[in-house]
Amino acid sequence: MTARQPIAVLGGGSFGTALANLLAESGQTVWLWMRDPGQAEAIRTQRENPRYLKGIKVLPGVEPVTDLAATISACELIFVVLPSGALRQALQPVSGLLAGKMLVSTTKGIEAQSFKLMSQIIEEIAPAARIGVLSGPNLAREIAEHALTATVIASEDEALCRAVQAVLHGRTFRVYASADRFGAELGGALKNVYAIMAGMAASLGMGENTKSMLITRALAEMTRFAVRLGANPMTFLGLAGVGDLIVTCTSPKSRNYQVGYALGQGLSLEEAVARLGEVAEGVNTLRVLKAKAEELGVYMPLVAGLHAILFEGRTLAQVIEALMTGEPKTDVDFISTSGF
Ligand SMILES: NC(=O)C1=CN([C@@H]2O[C@H](COP(=O)(O)OP(=O)(O)OC[C@H]3O[C@@H](n4cnc5c(N)ncnc54)[C@H](O)[C@@H]3O)[C@@H](O)[C@H]2O)C=CC1
Ligand SMILES: O=C(CO)COP(=O)(O)O
Repeated sequence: MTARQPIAVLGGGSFGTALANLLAESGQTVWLWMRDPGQAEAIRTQRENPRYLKGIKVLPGVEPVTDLAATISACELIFVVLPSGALRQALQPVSGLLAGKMLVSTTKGIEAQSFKLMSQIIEEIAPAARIGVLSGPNLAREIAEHALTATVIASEDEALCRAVQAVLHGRTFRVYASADRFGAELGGALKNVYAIMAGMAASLGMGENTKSMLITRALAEMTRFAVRLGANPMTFLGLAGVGDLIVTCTSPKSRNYQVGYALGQGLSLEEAVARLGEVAEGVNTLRVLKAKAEELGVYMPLVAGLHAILFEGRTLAQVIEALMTGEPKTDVDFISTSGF
């Protein structure tokens, strides 16, 4: 990467805008690509993204742009910050320009038909690209407001990890490296589902014991599933695993948590998603995760329970009753209980 080359951020939502600002703060020129020329013009003139990150000044180093092919051609390091439902359709038309580029996905979702994670889709579209994943407890607004934050850049490509650390690591943002791209990315996608449950629990006034049980059993469940897919469970003890699970399950700033909170208040799923007006990846992830867990025979009672409430017409009371009266299981899957 040459010193004067701009860095691309694809996606003008809350996280794209927050990430673009962070890069600009470290002295980089950033091309923030978005599809909507009206939104780009508004950001260019108002220096704010009022729809997605109201009240945050967009720094002078951030240039809103709308020509995707030109952006990719000009940049070697590209952060992909699109919703999971849009990533394939956005990148496919420019696949011919991606060879040799460093593409870092921050998107926390799973493709429905293929069960592919976003970096796996990028790999399919651009087999000659260099690929990484940025994931961790990274609420966009907190990053934009300079809350002390840490994240993980995960890639088998060490030079890519170093390049991302060089441009993002700063006074309020620590960037840790990991070679486990699959584990880091899976953690980021799975935790959204449990954040919906945590939001429901909060709106129903459940106790702190309950919240702690939920988060801990969620970690057990997501790790069990990840191990079945061949992931390294140790990654789930890091920022991209339990770190992200904690922030999304405890913060009212999380959109997935907000969807759960609205459900707990009695709104329908459609009403909850409409009221949010931003992406809540956990809703789609829940659908594909439930199907995959069944296909693989992985025991995921929390996922099954939330699915039953959201898509099978079961009441919360019925699901809680079933969860609490189910046969007791072992605490940590990977510790032998043969002595009992
Ligand atoms: N907001 C956050 O705190 C964080 C978000 N993420 C992940 O980043 C991804 C993006 O999230 P946000 O920026 O928060 O979403 P957002 O809901 O704030 O914004 C989504 C953006 O994508 C654009 N978009 C939608 N469809 C598009 C398409 N077909 N082509 C081009 N642009 C399109 C929208 O116009 C909007 O600018 C998600 O997967 C999310 O899980 C990851 C870490 C933190
Ligand atoms: O991934 C996130 C924090 O790390 C953002 O979570 P939400 O998408 O639920 O807002």
